[in-house]
Amino acid sequence: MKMRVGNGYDLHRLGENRPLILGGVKISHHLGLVGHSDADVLTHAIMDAMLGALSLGDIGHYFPPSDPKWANADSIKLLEEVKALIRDQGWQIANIDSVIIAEQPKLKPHLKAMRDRVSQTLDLDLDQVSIKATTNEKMDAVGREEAISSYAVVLLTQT
Ligand SMILES: Nc1ccn([C@@H]2O[C@H](COP(=O)(O)O)[C@@H](O)[C@H]2O)c(=O)n1
Ligand SMILES: C[C@@]1(CO)OP(=O)(O)OP(=O)(O)OC[C@H]1O
Repeated sequence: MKMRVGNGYDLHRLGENRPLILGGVKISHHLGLVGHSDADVLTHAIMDAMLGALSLGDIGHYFPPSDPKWANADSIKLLEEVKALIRDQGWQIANIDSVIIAEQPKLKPHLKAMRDRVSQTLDLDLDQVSIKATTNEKMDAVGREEAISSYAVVLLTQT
C-alpha cells in the first residue's frame, strides 16, 4: 500500500459583521473570520493538507483570492472539489488530525458538529476525522482575539 502525508496551515483575522464558520459549522460569536471566501480556516488547512500530500500545490492555486468567483465561497463546496481531485488520482483519506487555535469562543461544544460536517463531506467515518481546539495562552494575534488559526495533517493511502 502506498501512503502520502500532507500538512496544512491557515490563519484569518477576526472582524465585525462577519459569520464565524469553522469546519462548515456556523458558530454564534460577536466576531467572524475575514476573507475573500467564508474564511473557514479549518477547512482551508484540511484542503491544503490534502493537496500537499500529493504535491498538488495549495488552495490559492485552484481558488485564487483574486477571482470574484470565490467571493464569500462556501469552503465546504471547495472541500468537495479537492476531494474529487484526490479521488481522481486514485487516493483515499486514511485519517485527518487537526487543531483550531482560538482564544474565544469556546469551541469544545461545536467540535462534534464540525467532525460530522467534514466527515460527511469527505465520505469518511467520524473516527477518521479528529478536530481539536486550544487557546494561544493570550499570546500574539490569536491570543489577543484578533485572529483564529488552524493546522491539519492528512494521511492518504492508495491500494
Ligand atoms: N477556543 C477554545 C480553546 C480551547 N478549548 C478547550 O479548552 C481546553 C484547554 O485549552 P488550553 O489552550 O487552555 O490548553 C482545550 O483542550 C479545549 O478542549 C475550547 O473549547 N475552545
Ligand atoms: C479559498 C480562498 C478563496 O479566495 O479563500 P480566502 O478567503 O481568500 O482565504 P485564504 O486562506 O487567504 O486563501 C485561500 C483562497 O484560495
